[in-house]
Amino acid sequence: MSLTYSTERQVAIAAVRRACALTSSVFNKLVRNETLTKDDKSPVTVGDFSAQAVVNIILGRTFPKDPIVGEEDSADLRGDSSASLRERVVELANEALTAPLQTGEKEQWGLGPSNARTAEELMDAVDRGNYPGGRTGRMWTLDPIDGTKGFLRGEQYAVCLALLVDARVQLGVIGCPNLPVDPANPSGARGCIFVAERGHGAYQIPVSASEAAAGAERRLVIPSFAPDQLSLLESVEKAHSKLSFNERVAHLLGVTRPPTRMDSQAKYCALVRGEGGVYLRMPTGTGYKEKIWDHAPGSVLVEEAGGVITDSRGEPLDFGLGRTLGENYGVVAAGRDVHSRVIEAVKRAKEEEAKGDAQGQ
Ligand SMILES: Nc1ncnc2c1ncn2[C@@H]1O[C@H](COP(=O)(O)O)[C@@H](OP(=O)(O)O)[C@H]1O
Ligand SMILES: [Mg+2]
Ligand SMILES: [Mg+2]
Ligand SMILES: [Mg+2]
Repeated sequence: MSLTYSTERQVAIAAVRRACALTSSVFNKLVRNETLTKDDKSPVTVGDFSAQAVVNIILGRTFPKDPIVGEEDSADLRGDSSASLRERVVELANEALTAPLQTGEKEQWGLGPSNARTAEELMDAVDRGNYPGGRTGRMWTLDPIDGTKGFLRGEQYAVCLALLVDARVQLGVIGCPNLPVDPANPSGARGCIFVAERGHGAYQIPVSASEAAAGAERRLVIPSFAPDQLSLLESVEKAHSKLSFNERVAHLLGVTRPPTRMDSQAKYCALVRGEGGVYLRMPTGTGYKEKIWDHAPGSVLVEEAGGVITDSRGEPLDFGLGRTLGENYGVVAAGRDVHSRVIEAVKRAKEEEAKGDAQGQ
């Protein structure tokens, strides 16, 4: 297989893998004052900051000219009052960067025991994620911990990285440390990485580098679903998606199974390996704009697994408008056959809702 983005793919997988090891280890040690509340009231932890520093450092070494659109910035880590938080981030990031080279990693990637960075270098690395995005050129987008609320609950979360070229996602890598390797065995081993390169398919690979080198990758294709086999994949957080609307759509689609609620882009990963059949995210009506890092890696994964992803009106997701998806309204992802039925059901559900509202007045 001749890959167009072979180096990008290897480096992105290594970066996500090291960030997954970091976040898994930090979870067990997290203490109360290591979580902050951002201006938008959402949580951020030392895990988010240090994972962003690690991924940005790794990308910066091999692709120094590539800008990065990352979720976090270092403002809350700088200054005297944040000294203990900052020290913790430095400790965690350096632990991840200086771990011995793993199978497949290269000396020139700047990893391994002699590669510790200073606090200043790490803060600057976090801030390399401040690129505003846009329509042209190469750029990466990073969500160091997607589903921070799931992470804090000990449930699903994901380390998500994508490469965009002229606003088109070319490569997506999603690490899910808490996702069961085999969906048929939910209490079995956990931790997997999902990789999709445009034109080259979607794969699940082991989270461990040595197991991955042993060749345990699995090609993923979304299967066909009969209506009675479908279940909606949706957010756990009510503030992120209008779940009452999802219920209406499920009813119109003839879905009888209860929804599967899961945090983060792990939902896209579940979808591409044949779980649920529909990803549905409807805006709650607060004017929130979806962020590109919350959907870019998932979108290429879905498309490479033979699926379709659009907003809830059937419009393509536009990754070229900056850090957000702009006017895109919600997200629908599914296999080709199911997707068009979902868009139709969303339309009917909107009409029903409007009628209900009018009658209620
Ligand atoms: N009002 C809102 N509507 C939709 N998404 C929101 C939202 N507020 C926050 N989010 C996003 O929802 C993401 C989690 O997705 P999900 O609901 O599928 O688990 C969060 O990612 P982070 O956890 O990285 O901040 C955050 O970016
Ligand atoms: Mg966040
Ligand atoms: Mg996110
Ligand atoms: Mg995040």
